[in-house]
This record gives sequence, C-alpha cells and structure tokens, in this order.
Amino acid sequence: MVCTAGPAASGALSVMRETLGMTMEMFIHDETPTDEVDRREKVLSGLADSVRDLVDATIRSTVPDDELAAVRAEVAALAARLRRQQLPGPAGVHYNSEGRSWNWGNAVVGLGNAVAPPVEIVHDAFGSAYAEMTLGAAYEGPPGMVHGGVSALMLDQIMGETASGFKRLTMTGTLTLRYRRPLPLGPVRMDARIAGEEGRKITVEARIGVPGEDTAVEATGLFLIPRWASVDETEQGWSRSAEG
Ligand SMILES: CCCCC/C=C\C/C=C\C/C=C\C/C=C\CCCC(=O)SCCNC(=O)CCNC(=O)[C@H](O)C(C)(C)COP(=O)(O)OP(=O)(O)OC[C@H]1O[C@@H](n2cnc3c(N)ncnc32)[C@H](O)[C@@H]1OP(=O)(O)O
Repeated sequence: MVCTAGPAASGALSVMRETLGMTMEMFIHDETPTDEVDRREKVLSGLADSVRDLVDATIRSTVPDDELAAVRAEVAALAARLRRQQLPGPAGVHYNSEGRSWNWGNAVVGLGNAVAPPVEIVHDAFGSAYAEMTLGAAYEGPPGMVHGGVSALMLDQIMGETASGFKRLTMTGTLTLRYRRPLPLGPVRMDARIAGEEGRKITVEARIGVPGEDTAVEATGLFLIPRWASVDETEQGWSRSAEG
C-alpha cells in the first residue's frame, strides 16, 4: 500500500494547496486500490479496537503497582514493534479515483485511532446524518458524565461531514454550543442536518443526547467552503469507508 504523506509519495498529489498560510498537503490523492484499502483498514481497526480496550482497562485497573509496571514494559515493547515502520507525520486524508477515502487518524472517526471514540456516522441522505455510540471512561469530564469538549468534538465531526457530504471540502468557521443538561457516559446518539446554504456558507444544526431522551447539547455551526477549495472534484464524491 502506498500511504506515505508528502509530494514524493504520490506524484499525483493533486490536492496540495497553500493558501491563507495553510498547507492542505494532507489531502493525499493515493491510487491504492479500494480492495487493498479495505483489507488494511480491517486489520488496522482491529488493532485500534484492542488499544482502545487497553486505554479503558488502564483507567479502571486496580491491580497492584508492580503489575502496572510489568504491563507498562510490555506495552512499551509493543509500541517499539509498531515504530519499526512509521509514517513521517500524521495519517492525513487519502482518496483514490474510485471514490474511496480513508482518514485513519481522524480524532473522531479514524479507524486506526484508538483515542477516537468508535463512531460510525450514517449519512441517511445528503444533508442529514446520525450516529449512535457508547462513550466509556476515557471520555469523562464531570464525574460519570461526558466531557463537554468531547461532545463538541463529536458534534463538530458529524456537522462537518454533513456539510461536506463527501462531495465538497468544508471547514468549521463558527461552532456554537448550548449545554442543556449533563450527558451521562454510556450510549449516546447524535443527529445533524443542513439547515441552510448561502454560497460558500453552510449552516448545520445538530444535537447529542441519550437515545430517546431530551437533548443534552445542541449545536449550530457555520461551515465554509474555503475560497481556495474546488467543489465536486469527482461526480460521486468520496466515501469514507467500504460501507460509507
Ligand atoms: C478538494 C479535494 C478534497 C478531497 C476530500 C476527500 C475526502 C473528504 C474526506 C473528509 C472530509 C469530510 C468531512 C470533514 C469533517 C470533519 C472535519 C472536522 C472539522 C474541522 O475540525 S475543521 C478545523 C477547524 N477550522 C479551521 O481550522 C478553519 C480555519 N479557518 C479558515 O481556514 C478560513 O478562515 C475559512 C476557510 C473558514 C474561511 O476562509 P475564506 O478565505 O474561505 O473565507 P472568506 O474570507 O472568503 O469569507 C467568506 C465569507 O465567510 C465569512 N467567514 C469567514 N470566516 C468565518 C468564520 N470563521 N465564521 C463565520 N463566518 C466566516 C466571511 O465574513 C465572508 O462572509 P461575507 O461573504 O458575508 O462577507
């Protein structure tokens, strides 16, 4: 698989734009065939699931100190094994000409990122999306409750994807949140929809809460298609995963 970041990696690095002092070289046109991407994704996401479990186990473990120290040594050895072959930087967003995109490092939906909650966003129609997931001990803010920044992070992601629809590049311009009631750790659901569009400005409304209960956090966001970004580079746009 070709998945090295930077111009040398894919002579066809078509999306490299330096504007507004910002480099978008991490959108990487990468002609790895979709079946190869799917295969790698499956193995990588399995590892990330296990590491996520390790994070939860670490937070909640009450084993004796010497056992913690012994586990630490084993984990360090595993990290060293993975570091034998590494990307020079973060994973970036890759896409191929078949319409497949993959962003394995993304902080919310990255299938290779054990820090990301296991969120699978469902786009039921253009301009509308939802996600159901379980947030465990790693996402705690107030005791037993989801950290407010984690709610904001997850809402930003679903809202950004909803604005984009994987057909155009959008960035969060302004995000406004109203925390109406504490959100307990456990099963949660997010919903998002495009509420309006005007030129390069897309307004998205969203909420998160316990499934079937009153909204805990509501959000309104203005997402912008940056001046420098082209729209509809492919007819079908990009899908995030084999299923997406
Ligand atoms: C191209 C190929 C792409 C390949 C894609 C492949 C696969 C896609 C895969 C994944 C993508 C899908 C989903 C992504 C999902 C989630 C990602 C999470 C979201 C984020 O985590 S994202 C990080 C945080 N985000 C930033 O890092 C933004 C930093 N910032 C900037 O990059 C610029 O600032 C920008 C671009 C925002 C605007 O720059 P610009 O030059 O385009 O804007 P410009 O000046 O032309 O203004 C035009 C009109 O918008 C108004 N306006 C401007 N800025 C505003 C603001 N902030 N709030 C409210 N209104 C604003 C003006 O007042 C004017 O209004 P008016 O026309 O009425 O005067």
